Amino acid sequence: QPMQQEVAHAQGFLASSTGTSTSSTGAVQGMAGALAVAGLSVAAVRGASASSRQQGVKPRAAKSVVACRSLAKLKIDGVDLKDKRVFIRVDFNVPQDKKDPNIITNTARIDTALPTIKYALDNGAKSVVLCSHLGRPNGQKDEKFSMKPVAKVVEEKLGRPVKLMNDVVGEEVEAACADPEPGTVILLENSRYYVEEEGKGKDADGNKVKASSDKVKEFRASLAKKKAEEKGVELILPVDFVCSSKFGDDGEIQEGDMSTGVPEGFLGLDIGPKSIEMNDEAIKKSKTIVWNGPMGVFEMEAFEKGTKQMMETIVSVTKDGAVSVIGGGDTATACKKYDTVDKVSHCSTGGGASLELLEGKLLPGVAALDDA
Ligand SMILES: Nc1ncnc2c1ncn2[C@@H]1O[C@H](COP(=O)(O)OP(=O)(O)O)[C@@H](O)[C@H]1O
Ligand SMILES: O=C(OP(=O)(O)O)[C@H](O)COP(=O)(O)O
Repeated sequence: QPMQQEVAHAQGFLASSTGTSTSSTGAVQGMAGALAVAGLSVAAVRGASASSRQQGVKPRAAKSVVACRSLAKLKIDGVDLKDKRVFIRVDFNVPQDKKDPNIITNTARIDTALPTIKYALDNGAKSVVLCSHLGRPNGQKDEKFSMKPVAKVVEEKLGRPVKLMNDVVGEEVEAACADPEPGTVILLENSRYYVEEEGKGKDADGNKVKASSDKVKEFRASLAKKKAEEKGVELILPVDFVCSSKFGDDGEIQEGDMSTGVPEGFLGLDIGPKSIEMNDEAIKKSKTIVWNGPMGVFEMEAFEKGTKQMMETIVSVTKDGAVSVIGGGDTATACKKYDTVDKVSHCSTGGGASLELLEGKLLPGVAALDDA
């Protein structure tokens, strides 16, 4: 349901600004002629091409419209909840402090799910069972990725007890969920304790397949400039880096560029000044910006420049009329850190999946919902 709300947001965004600006088709089609800026992390800024700009693009009947229309889904207020046990697949994949996973650094994803949970309880649901993934425990039960800190926050914010299960499936969970006291709220453990959750490559033993270095090389080659140019995409990759001997604030710091690479024994933890300049230039000539993924480890002061500067530039172009959508658990947390949630057009709870939504891909979690 939170996803539905988010989808509604996305729909709102895609269909918004009519009258004065972007049409739903324009925004989607604009992505085809996009400008991509990548950081050291899995990051991309996309500024849409002229077709999606804020200058009154006429609505067009295009295949991207179909993708938008299919987002008209049945909402919780269209369902009779009386005495039902309601299962809600929430997005509690919240960012956690790098040193202490018990600290949730941004509760926005929990906050946006609360109205749905409350609605169910206020409208006669017998019980509510919540389920989410958290981080990437690679299909293993790992205490570091437990939903425990999430349960605590949900409990506080909901103002009623939340019963945390110690598993996702199994007899004990089934028994607890079968016929609980009226008004019970149950939170299942991390669904990614099971490799089946991710639905990605698995080996013969059911373990998640990790990328091999050959595959990474193949992927880099697939990003070749020529290919991007053929699709009308300008691809900007970092050309210099801030490197550290340690994944922490107190390591030795060295700079690296394309001639040196990341020095042996060091980690590339932020983009360097030249890359920042290139990003700035790209952002300034874009009128629609979709940003998902910080430029570096912005949580640590020594590696925040790339992200901080990008945020400042995006806020500045937004002030001048550009449309900016920032998403991803950590990128939204950067918005919180720099107090810019209200200074961009939309700070979304959606992450990687919302980029796929904009691409027009079919999202299994959305496709499974009943149409309105
Ligand atoms: N070069 C890097 N090395 C290690 N961690 C990084 C690096 N760059 C960014 N990160 C971390 O990755 C997280 C961003 O993850 P990502 O999935 O790209 O963003 P989002 O959650 O917004 O989708 C941040 O917590 C950031 O500190
Ligand atoms: O969009 C998501 O999170 P994100 O905020 O990290 O981009 C999804 O929860 C995907 O998580 P994953 O990137 O661990 O598969």
